[in-house]
Amino acid sequence: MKEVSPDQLYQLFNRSKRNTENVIKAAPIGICITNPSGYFEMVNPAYCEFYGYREEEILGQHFTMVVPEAYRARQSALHDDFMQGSESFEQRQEWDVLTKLGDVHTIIAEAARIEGEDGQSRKVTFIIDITQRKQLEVRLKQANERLDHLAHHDELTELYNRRAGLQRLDEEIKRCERYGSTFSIAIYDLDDFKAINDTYGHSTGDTVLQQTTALVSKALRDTDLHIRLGGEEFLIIMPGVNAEEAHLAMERVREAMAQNPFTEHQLTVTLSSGVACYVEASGTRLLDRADKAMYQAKQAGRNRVVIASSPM
Ligand SMILES: Nc1nc2c(ncn2[C@@H]2O[C@H](COP(=O)(O)OP(=O)(O)OP(=O)(O)O)[C@@H](O)[C@H]2O)c(=O)[nH]1
Repeated sequence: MKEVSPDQLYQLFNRSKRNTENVIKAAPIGICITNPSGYFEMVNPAYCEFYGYREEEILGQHFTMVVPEAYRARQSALHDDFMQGSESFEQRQEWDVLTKLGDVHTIIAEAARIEGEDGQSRKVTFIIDITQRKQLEVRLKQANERLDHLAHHDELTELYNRRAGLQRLDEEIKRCERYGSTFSIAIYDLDDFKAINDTYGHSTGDTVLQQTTALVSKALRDTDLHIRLGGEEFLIIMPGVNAEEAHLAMERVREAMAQNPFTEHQLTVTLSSGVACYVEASGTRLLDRADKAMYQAKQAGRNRVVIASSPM
């Protein structure tokens, strides 16, 4: 084997050290080294660029300069634990950090403990900026929540839509079958609504629908469910309420409607309603009975509430 002189060994060591330093400098991710007390000893250009500091502004400072105030104590304690603990690798963790401009970014940090030239421990931390990914995740979550909302709600009135409403009706029937309780439903439909659209335009018609649902919801109990079945037809589910009580409630709603001036045109808008009480019927049969009663209300001259006859 060829002999290596101390001089050559020294050169080899220096070359290897330079190579390592160059790799760290060129690394596309931020890297820093902190001493046992948490003060920066080395930061690479990617680290400086990410935080917006020059190297000389960071070196010698405590690492909490890039930690938002609220997390500083916790982060310092974690740093101390890591420097004194037995684990030589820190788990990947997500942190919110603070740049020189005061922007909060989210990073993934991973750290390892190494030995410094003085034999003391150092912490080397690698950071990856995931702010954009985080923001995308938040926007995706909001979009999903909106989609979920739209899947169950009507966009114009924000009430439950037909599909969600009929599901609630089935659930209410199951509850009554199980606990022997009761409930009523009311279907209501605006009278001569087509004339409003034809005379004042569709957008006035839309406003009437929005004002109607707000007014009716206000007149109902918190436990009642208000659903837009479609067009100008709505369903109300009233848990624990018998037919007479539901009739009274709908009379109150009918009167409130008839007395309310709608839109800037001060329109009088009335509704006709059919009420049916649950008596071991299917959701469809219950709806049919309420629908027939509403039809009778229309036939009898509109602006009235009719209770459905009991099923045979
Ligand atoms: N502006 C607006 N109009 C709607 C909407 N959905 C349905 N309509 C209108 O509601 C009207 C319903 O008309 P009809 O079914 O003839 O009922 P009506 O005029 O209320 O008459 P009766 O129910 O018999 O008293 C139609 O002109 C539909 O175009 C909506 O979301 N916005």
